[in-house]
Amino acid sequence: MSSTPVIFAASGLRAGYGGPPVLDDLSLSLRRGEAVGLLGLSGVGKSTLVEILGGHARPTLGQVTLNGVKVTSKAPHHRKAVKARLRTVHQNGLTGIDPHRTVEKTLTDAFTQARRAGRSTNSDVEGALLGVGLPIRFATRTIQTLSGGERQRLAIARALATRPDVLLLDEPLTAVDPTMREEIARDLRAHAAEHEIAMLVASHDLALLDQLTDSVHVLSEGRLVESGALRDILRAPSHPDTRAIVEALPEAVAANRVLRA
Ligand SMILES: Nc1ncnc2c1ncn2[C@@H]1O[C@H](COP(=O)(O)OP(=O)(O)OP(=O)(O)O)[C@@H](O)[C@H]1O
Repeated sequence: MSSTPVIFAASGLRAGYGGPPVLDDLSLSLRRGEAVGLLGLSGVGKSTLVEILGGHARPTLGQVTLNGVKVTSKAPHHRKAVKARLRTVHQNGLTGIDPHRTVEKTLTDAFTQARRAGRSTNSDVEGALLGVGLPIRFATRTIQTLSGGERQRLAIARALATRPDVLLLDEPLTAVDPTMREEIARDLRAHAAEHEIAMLVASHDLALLDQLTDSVHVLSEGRLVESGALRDILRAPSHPDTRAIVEALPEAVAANRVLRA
């Protein structure tokens, strides 16, 4: 992986909401096809970081680049490319989408967006749905009729439909039941590996992080304070926040029954 090129980089990020900064001089990078988790106590700034990395919010300082292009660039050709190549699955699923839009239209719009940005896509609505465990009969349903878990799955399908280089996921499967979650995570991981999609997954769900990612960062006090393989970090946490996360684990996880061998 270390010989694979870095395609996504954030450097010197500072951000907040008027009070003390939530992110402070934070830097990170992703190599092509790399899957990284983001762990941290509640309120530490994971969603804030994901929103900034995805270009949905601006940092006070620092910058984020995808293939060397600023994700907040206003140049039309950059915007088009970034929109297709960098996708975010937000914590609340399909925010900002017209609730009367059908599932099929949601996906075909994403395919169109991909083509406009010069990405090759097979425009396969059924395949996109099946990839997240939704049957084809869902194509004619409107967004407002979907359950929370179905919306989350559609949000992932929509993000993948543009053939992104980088996928940012913020608690992507919280509303999906654990059995389905495992299956979707497995398919997502396989899809990302096949298409060399780099992923950053922010989640409190350690089993999900274990399944989806190669390594994790721990965010605390505005910075990444610990990084490495999830199992190593849980076995020997060095930062007080990581120790707090480990101490709060249910016994089954601590006994390594949730993180499977
Ligand atoms: N719009 C906002 N205005 C003011 N403060 C905010 C706003 N959004 C987030 N915050 C604060 O910024 C901090 C970081 O929030 P953020 O949602 O990024 O944390 P998080 O790590 O994703 O939390 P969780 O794990 O609970 O989802 C928190 O203290 C939160 O209260």
